[in-house]
Amino acid sequence: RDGMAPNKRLTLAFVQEAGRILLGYKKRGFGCGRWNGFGGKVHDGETVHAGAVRELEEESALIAPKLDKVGVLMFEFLGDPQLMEVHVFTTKHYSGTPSESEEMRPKWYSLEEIPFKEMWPDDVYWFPLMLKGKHFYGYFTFKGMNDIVDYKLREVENI
Ligand SMILES: CSc1nc2ncnc(N)c2[nH]1
Repeated sequence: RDGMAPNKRLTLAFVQEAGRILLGYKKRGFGCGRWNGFGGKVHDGETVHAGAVRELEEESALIAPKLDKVGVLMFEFLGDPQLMEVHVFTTKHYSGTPSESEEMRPKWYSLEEIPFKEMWPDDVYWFPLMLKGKHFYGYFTFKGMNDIVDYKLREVENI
């Protein structure tokens, strides 16, 4: 990647409960048409954790202050000098009812029926680690929005 633009810091949060996980269908913008985690940009002066809690509430109406950090994923898109640095969180503790927002339509999926074909192609690599409660670091190189041309993924003791 040429040019050393600062990484774009983003959050990605997942809510799980007995045997199922909440995903959001992205209705517009980046990642439109895919089931995603909930998240977005970290604001200046905000911690990554606070940004994750805020974005989850904005996109799903769920309140989950006790998000656990489970991973960091770096995304390089060939031709784009800005790396995306995505901080992944999960929780089983939340309040509220999942509600559709302008950005996202929330839906519970059983862990056996996660719609990987309608998600970002990197998810199938790291979801199993997240679902097993492991911590991970990943680096995915994309060509366009659908092709992973290179990746690294490893479990880490603490993230
Ligand atoms: C840019 S690559 C990417 N993978 C993702 N997986 C799940 N939710 C997202 N928002 C994701 N973005």
